[in-house]
Amino acid sequence: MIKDEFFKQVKGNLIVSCQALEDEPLHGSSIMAKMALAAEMGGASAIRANGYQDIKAIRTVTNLPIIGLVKQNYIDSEIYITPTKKEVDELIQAGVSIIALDATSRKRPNGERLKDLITYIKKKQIGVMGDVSTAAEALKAENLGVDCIGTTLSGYTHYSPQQAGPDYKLVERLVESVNVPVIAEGKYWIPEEAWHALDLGAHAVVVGSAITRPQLITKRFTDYLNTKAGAQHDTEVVGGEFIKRNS
Ligand SMILES: CC(=O)N[C@H](C=O)[C@@H](O)[C@H](O)[C@H](O)COP(=O)(O)O
Repeated sequence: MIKDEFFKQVKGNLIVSCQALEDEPLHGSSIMAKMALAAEMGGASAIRANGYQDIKAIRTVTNLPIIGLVKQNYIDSEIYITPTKKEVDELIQAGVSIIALDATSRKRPNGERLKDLITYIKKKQIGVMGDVSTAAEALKAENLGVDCIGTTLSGYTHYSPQQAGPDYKLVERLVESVNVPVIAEGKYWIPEEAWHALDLGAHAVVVGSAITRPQLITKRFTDYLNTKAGAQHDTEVVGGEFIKRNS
């Protein structure tokens, strides 16, 4: 799908990120394909997916547009979302509508430059999503020619706000300051949060873990129940009511 059509299709909608790395229980391209199919059945407008194998498998079950990335670690850099031309070539081979890549200001591996990667992708008529952690990075990425900005990396660089939930402030600032679509992504767990980002002006919202990482979904339940149970153990029932011990 060409990028103009992509942005039309996802506007005001949900994009589901279907990713499971090797150390995750759902790792495997056939499982990610089923996740993508489930996302489509649930009304997702696009899929965000990691790696050649997963993308190829997802393509066999759905025609939804795909934002592709390749997670790869390099020893000389903290950047791991589509860090170099090698991963970009993998995504071009896989066939995606948009390539997502780290557009933070951190040092890139192999001495490669963000500008060159963006130019290279755009020459292939593929859209570029710049994943950032701050407004300054977004402005820089926009100047270098990305087609949209993702708030994906807020909370994942040491200099961005370390918070449990979505970075709405960043969404708000980007909507005011950049002229390309802003895609809200990262730490969205409930529909109301996704709506809030759209209400602030985000073009679309990407949700991953809350839909496709059952080990993390389970943990939210168990953490909550354990906290509640801990609180209850501090109480005793007197006259049919819970009261705090030693109070
Ligand atoms: C920081 C990083 O590596 N984010 C990755 C980017 O593709 C994925 O692991 C996330 O699942 C995705 O960004 C969606 O976010 P959340 O799972 O919080 O809804």
